[in-house]
Amino acid sequence: DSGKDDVELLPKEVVQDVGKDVTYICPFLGALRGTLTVTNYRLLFRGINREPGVVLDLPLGVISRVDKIGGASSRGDVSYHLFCKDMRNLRFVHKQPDDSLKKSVFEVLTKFAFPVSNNLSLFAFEYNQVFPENGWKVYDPLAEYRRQGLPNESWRISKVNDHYELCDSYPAALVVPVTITDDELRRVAAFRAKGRIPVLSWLHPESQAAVVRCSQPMSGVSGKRCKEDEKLLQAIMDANAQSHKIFIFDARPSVNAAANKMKGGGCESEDAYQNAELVFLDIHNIHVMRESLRKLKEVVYPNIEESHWLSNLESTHWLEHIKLILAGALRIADKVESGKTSVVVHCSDGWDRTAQLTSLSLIMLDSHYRTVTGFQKLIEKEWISFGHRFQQRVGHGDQNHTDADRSPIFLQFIDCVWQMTQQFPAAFEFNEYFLITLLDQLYSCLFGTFLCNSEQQRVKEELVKRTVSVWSLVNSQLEEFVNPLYVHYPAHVLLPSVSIRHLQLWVSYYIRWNPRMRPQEPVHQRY
Ligand SMILES: CCCC(=O)OC[C@@H](COP(=O)(O)O[C@@H]1[C@H](O)[C@H](OP(=O)(O)O)[C@@H](O)[C@H](O)[C@H]1O)OC(=O)CCC
Repeated sequence: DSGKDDVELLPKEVVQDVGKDVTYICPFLGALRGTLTVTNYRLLFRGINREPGVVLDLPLGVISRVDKIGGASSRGDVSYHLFCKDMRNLRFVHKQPDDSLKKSVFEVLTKFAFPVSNNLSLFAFEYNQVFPENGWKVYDPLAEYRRQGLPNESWRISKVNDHYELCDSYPAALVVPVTITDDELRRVAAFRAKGRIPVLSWLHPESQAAVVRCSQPMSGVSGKRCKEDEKLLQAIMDANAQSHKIFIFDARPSVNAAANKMKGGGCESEDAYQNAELVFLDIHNIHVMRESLRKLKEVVYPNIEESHWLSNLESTHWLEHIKLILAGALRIADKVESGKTSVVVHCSDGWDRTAQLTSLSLIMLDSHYRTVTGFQKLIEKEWISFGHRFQQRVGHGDQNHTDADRSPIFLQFIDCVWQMTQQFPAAFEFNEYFLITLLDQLYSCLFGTFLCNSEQQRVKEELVKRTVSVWSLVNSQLEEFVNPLYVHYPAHVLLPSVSIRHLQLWVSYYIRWNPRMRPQEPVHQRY
């Protein structure tokens, strides 16, 4: 018996195929014969002749690529190489079924691993588990703005994007200075990349200094200007009585900002924005980050070469990128807190590096975002509602693993949060298992939270009605995810050290699939 019946399946999870006599080539234990069970959500492998059996139990959404080797010519052995998004690869060998009419279990696996490429729906649209709490209720934009004391005499909530007609990648609710009309906002939208105009992310409760986000100005090589955009930035500065300056933090290396001019983009010139100071934060683009993670995976899986570990790690530049992102967020937080100065944060499109910088600086500035539900609201606001392209960056259910738009931007953000939990072990209400669970559910396609690319698409797909929120799972078993050391200091601003010697590789995430070094301990894969 395949032993599948001792695994309780999720609601609407259906076994699609069972492959007997499959061999899993475990990189640490060697070849293990067993049974492979494929459902519409996950793959299960049970070793038959080892106690305790090696158990593989992983969501098909984690698989990014399936390579089939052999089969046509060779006698009967076909090997399959599964590359995963969570830093591991799985290798199987399977006898070619003698009657060639029978589809291999791996063909069924491939079909359900890439539902989008096979005209099937993601499992998230089948899964209908009812949880005690409905996670879709966690975030309400107006309630969050009310918590920040908004609207007020300087800031209003505009309806200009109510049906996403101003900017289809922005949320419907936008907070802007009261002195700017919706018509002027429309002109600003024509001047900012993809219509992603400067809008408020967060307001300092005492100083009224603001964190504002947007995309790059479309100034181009000719240095085009837009008087409404200049008026808007001036109004942002005027809304803060404490300061007669604003800082524009451009996340990019200045050479990239210049290169963007060729495609009509660019950055704010200081003669057009008199009271603004422009700072470049040198964070590289999505292509550099994708390549950095690829190199990191090469040096951590399946084996770690002891003799060159530190130089191999350095050559990936992963920690250098983490440092630049954290250092950028720290400069923003310090300018708002100590400088009592309003800041405008942007990059090229304003949905990758900008999301990383605003959310990390808000975690430093506002202890609410360090609580479990506060953190959930932060992700819903700065990542999901502001149009970070989760579908495109992760490639949910899509077999095109070479897509150049994929990139580990959200993983980098969670890694930066983890770095701060290490430096401030009592400052966060949630624990490391919470962060790892979030990353696992980013790939699993079990929940609707990380699907689609924008609020407009999520509304169109009716995710709230048709899928379960990941926060339903989290908030129904909080005891698993809370940090026992947590102490709530409401006014505590975190200023992490960002020197590389204080940053660490997040070993329990990036190197969790390697065996404990002690051979006698059985290898229990958690999934
Ligand atoms: C010669 C023609 C010029 C040209 O191609 O402009 C295009 C730029 C692309 O701009 P970059 O900023 O280098 O790269 C962009 C950013 O990573 C952006 O994320 P974010 O939201 O963080 O901004 C992504 O959404 C874009 O898909 C990506 O293209 O490419 C460069 O500037 C590469 C320079 C090394």
